[in-house]
Amino acid sequence: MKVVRTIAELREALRPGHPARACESQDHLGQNPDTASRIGMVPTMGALHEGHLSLLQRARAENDLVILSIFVNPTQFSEASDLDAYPRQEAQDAALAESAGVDVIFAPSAAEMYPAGFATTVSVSGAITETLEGAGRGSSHFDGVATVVAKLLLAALPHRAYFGQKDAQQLRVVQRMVADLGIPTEIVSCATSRDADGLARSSRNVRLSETDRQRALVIPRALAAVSAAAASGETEVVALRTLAEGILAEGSVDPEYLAFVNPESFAPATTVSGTVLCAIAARVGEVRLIDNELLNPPSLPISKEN
Ligand SMILES: Nc1ncnc2c1ncn2[C@@H]1O[C@H](COP(=O)(O)OP(=O)(O)OP(=O)(O)O)[C@@H](O)[C@H]1O
Ligand SMILES: CC(C)(CO)[C@@H](O)C(=O)[O-]
Ligand code: BAL
Repeated sequence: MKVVRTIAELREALRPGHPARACESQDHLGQNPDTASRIGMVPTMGALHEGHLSLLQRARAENDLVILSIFVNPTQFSEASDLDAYPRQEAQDAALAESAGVDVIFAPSAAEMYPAGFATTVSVSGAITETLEGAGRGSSHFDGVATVVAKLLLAALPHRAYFGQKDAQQLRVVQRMVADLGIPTEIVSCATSRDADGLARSSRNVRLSETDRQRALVIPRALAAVSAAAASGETEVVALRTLAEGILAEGSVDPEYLAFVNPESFAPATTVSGTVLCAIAARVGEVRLIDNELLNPPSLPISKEN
């Protein structure tokens, strides 16, 4: 496994014939290895956990070469305290990445990603960036995400990039941005990985006290109850909201938002007749957590592309 810190080094490592590509099958499918090899990328902010590993496993299974990017992107944080407190553990991440079969870690500095004079912002407009996380974390949050993901994808030009459904709105913003800019990368949506008790895995979970972690369990419980009620035929958003609010109150968790939205446009859903995304953000102690569930999911997986 190679660790590179600049875009130039990353491109060098991706060049056919480079030792980082020695792992690739030489003639699978009987094709020229240079054209047959597939590159999968998993963009992260590090502090790797089982959720990230599930993305890496999928990338490993579906590609010849796997790139993990680790960059705590300052431009997507609206609170300095959140950025400062974000866990950073590169040595541990490198060991986990190696055991997950990562070929290349791209871990740039902020100066590499945003050199002096940097003046370009990729901005996705509409409800998908203005609502929920866009409202809660400030309008620049998704500009920061879209800009850095565009830079990461353009640096590596992977065939596929893997994103978690836990950050459903981010996934949608990335899908929109890639489609609009014509970036030739398939965006792969990966199911939310959960601890045995249901809590969605998140780098921020390490900051929860044991008591707060127990309180946070009302979030997946509320989502599971809403999902079950919708599956049983409840279509009224008001009734589903009341159900979820009651369960959240049991953990004294006051949601920043509890939203029912169209999973494509993120426009508010007035009724749960088809597939609707129920999304929750809540502060538990000092930590802001998000989670979501697709209600009445389609029987076939949602298309990975637009
Ligand atoms: N529990 C999870 N299941 C599936 N994917 C996940 C999970 N947690 C994170 N991911 C995905 O991993 C990628 C990197 O996420 P990131 O590094 O921000 O970790 P994180 O755990 O989401 O951190 P935090 O929630 O504290 O921001 C994103 O695509 C994210 O959706
Ligand atoms: C996609 C991402 C790596 C962009 O900084 C980040 O938002 C994340 O880790 O989810
Ligand atoms: N996990 C999504 C990125 C963020 O929290 O900033």
